[in-house]
Amino acid sequence: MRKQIVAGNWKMNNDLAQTETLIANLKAQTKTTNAEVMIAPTATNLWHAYNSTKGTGIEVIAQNMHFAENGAYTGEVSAAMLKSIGINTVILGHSERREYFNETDETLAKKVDAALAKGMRIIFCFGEELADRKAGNEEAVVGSQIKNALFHLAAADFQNIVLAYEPVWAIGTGETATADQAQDMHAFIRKTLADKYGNDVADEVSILYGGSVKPANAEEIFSKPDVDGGLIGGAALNAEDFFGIVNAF
Ligand SMILES: O=C[C@H](O)COP(=O)(O)O
Repeated sequence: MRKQIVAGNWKMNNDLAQTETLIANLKAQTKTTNAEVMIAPTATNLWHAYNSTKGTGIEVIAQNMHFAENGAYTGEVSAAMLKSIGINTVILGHSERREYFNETDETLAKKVDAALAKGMRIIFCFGEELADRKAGNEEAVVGSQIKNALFHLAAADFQNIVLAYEPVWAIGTGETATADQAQDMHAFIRKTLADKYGNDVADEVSILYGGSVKPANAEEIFSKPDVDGGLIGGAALNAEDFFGIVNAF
């Protein structure tokens, strides 16, 4: 049975005081589904968030990491450093990292390897831009993003990989992919995995949808057979909205 996951990516939002407030508000919410709940605060607040969510069932995860173990990489954080403060899951390949920080399939493959080598779980993000979809190239783009960054892995590595399909045109725009568009792409992603690794692997990998998910549209999106949860941006900054999505399964 695939895991259902709702992960909140706070992006570069919330200082320490705001992090404390949002976590207090999250703790006041009630979960009525089996979905795993994760939050990804900024690096400066990971330690605080980790400590203040202990025992709540909310997993604190990182938004990014470097592929090197340590060394002369000013401003970066390694998998070992994340592990040392109790963080076991990292988001990699978010489109904002690809666009603003020049992350490529090649550097992402190295990050994937570094995270797996430390036993971390990865939420690996990818998705096409609007021009790709208009040209009918969305499957080709998504397929190559997956193959280039992940297809050097062994089948067993996918036990620690969650995929997140985030069409770039739907991120923070208010424009959501329709539930059918999400399902079609998720089915394509699962087939891509099955063609390479077989159905047993493909059927076990959770595939999240991200892009303007809100309480009002989550239920329809999550009702699709190949959608196993969501990676939530804006709506994750409000505890009620976030749990409205968590409880939409
Ligand atoms: O990581 C989250 C995604 O970028 C979605 O962001 P959004 O929910 O604000 O569209």
